[in-house]
Amino acid sequence: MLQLSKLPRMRTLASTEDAYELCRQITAKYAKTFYPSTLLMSKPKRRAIWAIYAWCRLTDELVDGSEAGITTPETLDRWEQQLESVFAGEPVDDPDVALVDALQRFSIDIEPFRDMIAGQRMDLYRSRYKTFEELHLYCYRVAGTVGLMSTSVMGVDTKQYVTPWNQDAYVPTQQAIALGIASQLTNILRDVGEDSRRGRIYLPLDELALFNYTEQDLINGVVDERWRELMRFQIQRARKFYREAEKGISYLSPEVRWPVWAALMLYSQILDAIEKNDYDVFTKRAYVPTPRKLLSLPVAWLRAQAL
Ligand SMILES: CC(C)=CCC/C(C)=C/CC/C(C)=C/CC/C(C)=C/[C@@H]1[C@@H](COP(=O)(O)OP(=O)(O)O)[C@]1(C)CC/C=C(\C)CC/C=C(\C)CCC=C(C)C
Ligand SMILES: Nc1ncnc2c1ncn2[C@@H]1O[C@H](COP(=O)(O)OP(=O)(O)OP(=O)(O)O)[C@@H](O)[C@H]1O
Ligand SMILES: [Mn+2]
Repeated sequence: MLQLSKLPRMRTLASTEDAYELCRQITAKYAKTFYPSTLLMSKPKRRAIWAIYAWCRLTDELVDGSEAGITTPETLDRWEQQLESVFAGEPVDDPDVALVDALQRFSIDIEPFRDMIAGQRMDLYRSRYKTFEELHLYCYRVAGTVGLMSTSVMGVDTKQYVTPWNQDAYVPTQQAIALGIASQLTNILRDVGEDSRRGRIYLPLDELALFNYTEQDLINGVVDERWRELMRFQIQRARKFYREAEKGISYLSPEVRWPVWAALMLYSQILDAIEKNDYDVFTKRAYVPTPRKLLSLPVAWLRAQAL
């Protein structure tokens, strides 16, 4: 019996160097906040983060990008098989070559990658979330997982033990997940208008009801006191997750604390921008102006030293 998978490849894959360069380019193009942060890391770590970013970006593009219309559950099944192959040391596409190399250098678990695909699957079949519990699961899957993947590359401070009698380093897993969730909630609040035009509402419906604000109001882009109160509530919750994340940074290896503080500060300031826009996320896109971003870097550095 002829096994297709045993046939020699029709195409040669990129070299490891070229594959990392491709992942760097993907990160530089899409991640206006994360890319500068990664430049503050050592070479092996930043290259591994680029490989992970490129994989996450490609996964997200399957359901969110320009070709999302042709994505079916089977597309994601194949993507998951490709993931298994990468973790078995067999790259399929050029960016996989970098990920395979990164997996050999760092101890990275496959589970968060599978969970992220499960999160993208949710986007295929659902466009509403009834409760925050449901939204929380979605946020863990598409973004909390990024925290887990990144932490295994960035590493922890080996001098901080779990307890004085247990010499294993403390791993700030919950705090890493919290940063992913905080960022995803921020992303959702910034993109409410854009998402509703695509037929998607991520804000929990029971919370809309709590503030007497209807789905139809949201679709019509109504900004009134009901909406502002609802947004204040959502922003407050996102900030709680940032605060939880902040507590974990000092457990990371010292050289990555600055980049992580930078990423946290830059992303969380989108919430401040939403407030400055008086909660109009329908006709305005909240963003952090470049001078503010630049000013955040030395502040992040100070926090990385002091906290
Ligand atoms: C150094 C650093 C910050 C590394 C993380 C870089 C990385 C691998 C990011 C992957 C992002 C990605 C493409 C995920 C796919 C799903 C998705 C789109 C999630 C949203 C990201 C925003 O991406 P983007 O802005 O490009 O999307 P839009 O164009 O706006 O649609 C998310 C909001 C998730 C982002 C996740 C994080 C910020 C988690 C980072 C967590 C850590 C680095 C752990 C830190 C550890 C502790 C203890 C706090
Ligand atoms: N300094 C700026 N001046 C003008 N527009 C900006 C600026 N920063 C961001 N924007 C607008 O906001 C959009 C998203 O910006 P950015 O990529 O920084 O956010 P993000 O996608 O959430 O971050 P990241 O990709 O790092 O996760 C940009 O495409 C642009 O339209
Ligand atoms: Mn982006």
